[in-house]
Amino acid sequence: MGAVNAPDTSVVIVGGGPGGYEAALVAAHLGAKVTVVDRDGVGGAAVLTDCVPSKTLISTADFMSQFETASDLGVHLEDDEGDEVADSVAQLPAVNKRIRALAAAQSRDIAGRLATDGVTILDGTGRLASASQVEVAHADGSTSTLDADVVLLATGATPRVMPSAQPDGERILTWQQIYELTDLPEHLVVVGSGVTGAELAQAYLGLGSRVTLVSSRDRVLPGEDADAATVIEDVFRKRGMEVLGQSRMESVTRTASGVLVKLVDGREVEGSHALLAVGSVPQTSGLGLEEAGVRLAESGHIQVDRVSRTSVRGVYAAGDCTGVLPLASVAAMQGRIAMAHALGDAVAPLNLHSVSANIFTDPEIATVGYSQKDVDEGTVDATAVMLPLATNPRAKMQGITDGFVKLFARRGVGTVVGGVVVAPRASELIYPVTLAVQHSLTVDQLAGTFTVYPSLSGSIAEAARQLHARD
Ligand SMILES: Cc1cc2nc3c(=O)[nH]c(=O)nc-3n(C[C@H](O)[C@H](O)[C@H](O)COP(=O)(O)OP(=O)(O)OC[C@H]3O[C@@H](n4cnc5c(N)ncnc54)[C@H](O)[C@@H]3O)c2cc1C
Ligand SMILES: NC(=O)c1ccc[n+]([C@@H]2O[C@H](COP(=O)([O-])OP(=O)(O)OC[C@H]3O[C@@H](n4cnc5c(N)ncnc54)[C@H](O)[C@@H]3O)[C@@H](O)[C@H]2O)c1
Repeated sequence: MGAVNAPDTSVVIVGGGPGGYEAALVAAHLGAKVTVVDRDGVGGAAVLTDCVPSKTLISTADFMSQFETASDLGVHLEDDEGDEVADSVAQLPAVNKRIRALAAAQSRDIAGRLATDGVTILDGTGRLASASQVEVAHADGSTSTLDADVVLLATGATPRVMPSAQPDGERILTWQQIYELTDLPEHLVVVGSGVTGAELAQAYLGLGSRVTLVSSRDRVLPGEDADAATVIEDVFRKRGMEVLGQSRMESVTRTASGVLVKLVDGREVEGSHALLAVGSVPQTSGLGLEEAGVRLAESGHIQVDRVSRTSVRGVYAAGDCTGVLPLASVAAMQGRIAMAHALGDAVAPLNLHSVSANIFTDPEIATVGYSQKDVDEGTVDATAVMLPLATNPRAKMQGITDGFVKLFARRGVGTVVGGVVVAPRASELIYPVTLAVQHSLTVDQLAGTFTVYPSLSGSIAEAARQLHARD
């Protein structure tokens, strides 16, 4: 890049997750003197306990689930004697060892990149002493104080824990504790059917556990596209998961051989292990924020504007501690925007309507832009087309039966304003839709672009074509 906007500016970043480390790289490129203070390891929860480990686990589960559909494609799995192989088996210690090693390597790679770019990494717990000073408590009990022209708070979030369901790291687990398990849970009760609960419930089902999903709402993935959630819930049930709808957990306790999950309506579910996935809380207490005048929401999240400014001049915040949209990609973007703004580079405010996101279930659910809910509530004046994948020729060849493509286009002008793809590798298929949303392409432009025959992306072009016909 080579631009030196801020040669004498010192930037202190508290938290080394995607919000923090991406910001550090931008600030260093703009010429600032940058220090990242992190307590648990560069990469943050995203790399060490949340995003990276869960997606790595899901890669193994996905691989195994391919064996289940092998017979549909004419493949018979036999041992040396010609007997049918009953099942593939996950060796959990090996799976978890790979996951921990991969996360540690990713953390090291990021630390290496930061060091190469001249960023100082300081192990310790940071706290805002004033708007221009960060106090760091080190593991050996010593403290140091860093002067800062600009402070970025990127301290992330941590699993929500209820007094009546205390994790013990053995049988009652948060999603951050599962990678130490040495035996596959015989019967895992997953509490909470948000994205974390849904992804991990299906991962363990794929690995071979019996799984019961305790969902407090009418359907799983309550915050997501309703059509997509219905497909996923059907798939969960078809593959043998027990989904308990409208079931709020009251408590989780240990029994002699496992766990007992009591529901608010009096029902009880016994299992060998329980996984708690009931949301997160921001890590903002004890940071000296109130004293420094940094305004917090009632939820404890740091209030920020679209260029990541807090209520205190010179103090910015990014990522899960702000509660804007808890995604690694959004945390990183908020961090980059903060530094560009603070250090006088060109900056475009955060635009949540072009964020693409993916739920790594099987099939995956990828979304971008305005949602069906936005369309139904009139937030955007758009029409929708939904095409089931079952009629797509490539899907037929690959044995894909569940999934769809849905596009939303602004009425009259036909610009693409959002989309949903439910398919294997939907995370890759959503990209053309994201490009269309980001650059305000029309359905005609999307429909007029060649797709490979046969391909799943053919359904995206076909949906765009049908939206033209409707206008
Ligand atoms: C199970 C799971 C799976 C997910 N999968 C995805 C996914 O596939 N894709 C996606 O985009 N998002 C995913 N997310 C969301 C993503 O992990 C978060 O949005 C992301 O971690 C937020 O980054 P962050 O920088 O705000 O915080 P974090 O990644 O939480 O990093 C914050 C860092 O700050 C440190 N810290 C906290 N307080 C202090 C302090 N006082 N001093 C020093 N250091 C401190 C922490 O130790 C941590 O290292 C997932 C979340 C979960 C729970
Ligand atoms: N693939 C990804 O990108 C990915 C993966 C995981 C998480 N995330 C991010 O993290 C965010 C949070 O997701 P999450 O699933 O961790 O939390 P969440 O808050 O979205 O879901 C928690 C769920 O637990 C339920 N719940 C709460 N108390 C309960 C109880 N007592 N009994 C039963 N159910 C209860 C809630 O109703 C809610 O549906 C997501 O919105 C997403 O932005 C992203």
